[in-house]
Amino acid sequence: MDKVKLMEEAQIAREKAYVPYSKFKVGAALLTTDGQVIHGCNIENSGYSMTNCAERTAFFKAISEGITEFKALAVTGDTEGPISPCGACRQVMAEFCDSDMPVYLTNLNGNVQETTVGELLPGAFSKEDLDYAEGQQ
Ligand SMILES: O=c1ccn([C@H]2C[C@H](O)[C@@H](CO)O2)c(=O)[nH]1
Ligand SMILES: [Zn+2]
Repeated sequence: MDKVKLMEEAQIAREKAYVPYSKFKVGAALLTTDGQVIHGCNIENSGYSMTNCAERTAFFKAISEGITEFKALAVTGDTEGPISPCGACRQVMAEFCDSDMPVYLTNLNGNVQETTVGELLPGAFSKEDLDYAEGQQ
């Protein structure tokens, strides 16, 4: 699966977005190490804070199906430049992916920013921080 195809998968995932409030559709395509592509879309709620972003939808779908190893992520939305994932999604990426995992951020105009999970959230809080505290007890 090349990055162009993965970004096309994110466009397809975007069509399923449930966005009656923002009307801002986002799509994500998460490539697993065994070659599966997991789609995610944003899912809003009349209680606005219950909204789930496209990226986290993809991760939570995968994890809940027992899929835990990932190779790449593509995200797209109707932004002027490549879409920028929110802080919550960056933290979730940091939980489940190696810091050098590629992330392809794109938009409807075909702008692409190739980055990594580590670049998106340098200094992420992690399991190691909790393990340290545990060892101090
Ligand atoms: O990277 C992003 C940025 C925003 N959103 C969603 C959340 C909300 O439904 C809408 C506006 O913030 O876009 C995502 O799904 N992913
Ligand atoms: Zn998000």
